[in-house]
Amino acid sequence: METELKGSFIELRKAIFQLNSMDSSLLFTAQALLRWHANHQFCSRSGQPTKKNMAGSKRVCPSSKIIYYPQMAPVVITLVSDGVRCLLARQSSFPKGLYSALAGFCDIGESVEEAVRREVAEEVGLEVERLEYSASQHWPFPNSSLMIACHATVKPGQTEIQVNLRELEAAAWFSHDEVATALRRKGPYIQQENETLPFSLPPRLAIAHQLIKEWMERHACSSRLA
Ligand SMILES: NC(=O)c1ccc[n+]([C@@H]2O[C@H](COP(=O)([O-])OP(=O)(O)OC[C@H]3O[C@@H](n4cnc5c(N)ncnc54)[C@H](O)[C@@H]3O)[C@@H](O)[C@H]2O)c1
Repeated sequence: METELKGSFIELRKAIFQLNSMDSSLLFTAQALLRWHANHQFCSRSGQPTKKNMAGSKRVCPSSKIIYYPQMAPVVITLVSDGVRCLLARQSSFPKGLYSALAGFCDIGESVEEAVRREVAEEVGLEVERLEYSASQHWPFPNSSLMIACHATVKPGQTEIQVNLRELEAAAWFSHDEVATALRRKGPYIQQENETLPFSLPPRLAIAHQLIKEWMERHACSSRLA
């Protein structure tokens, strides 16, 4: 297994040098594939070792003939808005001061829309009125996830947050100005004297960052039209 992984790493390094740029999505894909191969060395039916095909896109059990393909777990990530503010939350495992959009794994049998409504209700006790798909992203954590990003709005007047403390450490509504200040900030967060709430946003490569920027641009457009 070690030789196989080493070979894959060398192939990956060559590919990156040929590309001439550190493309994060390529790195994410490579990392996810290497981890998947490392975790699928044996057939779950026969217990025999599985074999990787030349392209590294699947593994086959020579005994049971079962073909194993790499899998991804769908995760919904939602930026909730009340029309004026957006809702951001943090888990205790996040770096100090970091707030992000709400995320959660889709359950078996659930549609994306159902998963968004359930996650928002479970994590902050709010009812989604309208939701809109934005974009998606492959994310290598914790194994291999397909992040499905959406914007959601809650019913007007129904904005009282009930933080589920088993899932989140905190959640709050943030104004356009507060988010703009956090987006302008470069590097790690340093609390200012007049700031009561330590607040920073996910890095640029995370789809959460893209959702927040998109919400800001839409908000700026609607303010200009008003
Ligand atoms: N790219 C981004 O912008 C971004 C932003 C926020 C979160 N995320 C990712 O979204 C994922 C989900 O976020 P969360 O932690 O809030 O979700 P969550 O609230 O659903 O909780 C995670 C828990 O779900 C369980 N779970 C259910 N199905 C699982 C599966 N297929 N694989 C692993 N665990 C599973 C585990 O017990 C795990 O501890 C995380 O991996 C996180 O890295 C990405």
